Amino acid sequence: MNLQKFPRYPLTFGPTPIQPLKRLSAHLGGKVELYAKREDCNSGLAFGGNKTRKLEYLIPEAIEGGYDTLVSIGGIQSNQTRQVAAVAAHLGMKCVLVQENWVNYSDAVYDRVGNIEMSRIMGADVRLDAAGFDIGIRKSWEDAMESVRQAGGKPFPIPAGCSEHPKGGLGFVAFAEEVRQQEAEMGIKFDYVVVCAVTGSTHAGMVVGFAEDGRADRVIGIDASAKPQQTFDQVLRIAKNTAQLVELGRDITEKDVVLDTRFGGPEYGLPNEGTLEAIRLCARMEGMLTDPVYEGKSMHGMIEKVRLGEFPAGSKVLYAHLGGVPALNAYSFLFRNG
Ligand SMILES: Cc1ncc(COP(=O)(O)O)c(CNC2(C(=O)O)CC2)c1O
Repeated sequence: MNLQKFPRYPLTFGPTPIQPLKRLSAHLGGKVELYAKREDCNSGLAFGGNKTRKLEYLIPEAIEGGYDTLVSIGGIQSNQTRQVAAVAAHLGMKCVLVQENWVNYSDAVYDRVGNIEMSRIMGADVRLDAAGFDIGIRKSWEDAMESVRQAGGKPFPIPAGCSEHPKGGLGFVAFAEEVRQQEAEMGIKFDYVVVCAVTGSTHAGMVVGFAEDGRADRVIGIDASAKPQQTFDQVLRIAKNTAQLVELGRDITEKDVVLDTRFGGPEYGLPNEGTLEAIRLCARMEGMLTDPVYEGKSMHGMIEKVRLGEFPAGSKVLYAHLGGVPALNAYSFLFRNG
C-alpha cells in the first residue's frame, strides 16, 4: 500500500490519542475492553473532527490549483461545513456553504447555535436551502459553485462529507496506519473498530487501511443515515476507488463492508431513546460527550453489541470518536432534564 505518494497538508495536531474506556467497559460487564481514538480532539481548527483529517488530502489540490473559495454542503448542523469554514479561514480562502434542511427537527435555536453559528463567526457565506436529506451530489451545491464563478472566483468543490471527492477516503487509510503504529507502541491489537457511517468515506478509508492486515471486515460501520443501502453502496464504491489509489493489491468486495443498520433510526439527524441513553451513559461513565446525529448512534451501537455479547469475551474494541459535539447545542431541548 502506498499512501505516502499523496501530499498531505497538516491541519491536525498529529496522531490522535487512544484512551481506554475503563468505567464504561466495567459498567457493561468487563468482558470486552473498550477504547476510544479521539478524532474529536484532532485539531485546533474549530474543534476539528473526521473531516479535518480528510481535508488534509484535499487541500493540496486546492492550493496547487489556485482555487480561492472552498464550497461545501451539509445539513443545518453539519460538522463538515463547520470544518471547511475553519480550514478556509486558516488558509485565507473564501468559503461558501450550502446548508440544506436535512433534519425534520427545529426549534428556536436549531439554525443559530453550534456548527452553523461557528461557520458564520468564521466568515463563511452560509446559504440555507430547503432541500431535504441526501448524501449524493446536489444541485444546490453545483449552483453555489457556479455563483462563485459568475462572481469571478475559482471554487474548489468539496462534496458532502468530502466523500464523493476521489481522495475522500485517504485520511482514514492514514487513520489505520496510525492505529497500527500505536498498537505496536501499546503492545496490543484491536479486534474491532466501531465507526459511524453516513456519506461513507470514513468507513471506506478504514476498510482499505485495515485490509492491509486482514481486518477490513473488523471495521464495524454503524449507519446513522437511516438510508443504509445508499450509505452501504457509497462506502463500497469509495473503498474500491481508494484501494486502487493506494495500490492495496487486492479488490475490495461487499464482504469487506460491514454496516450495522439497527441504530440509525428513526431518521437521519433524529435520535432514538437508545441514542440518548448511550449519550448519557458515556458522558456519565467517561466524561466523553457524543452527539444525537452521529456519535451517539455509533456509541449506542457499540454499547448494544457489548450487551448482546456480539463481541467475543476478551475482545479489544476501538471506538472512533469522529467529533460532532457542537451540535449538542442545537438539541438542548432533548436534554433539558439532563
Ligand atoms: C461527527 C460525525 N461523525 C460521523 C460522520 C459520518 O462520516 P462519513 O460522512 O464519512 O460517513 C460525520 C459526517 N458528517 C456529515 C456532515 O455534514 O457533518 C457529512 C455528513 C460526522 O460529522
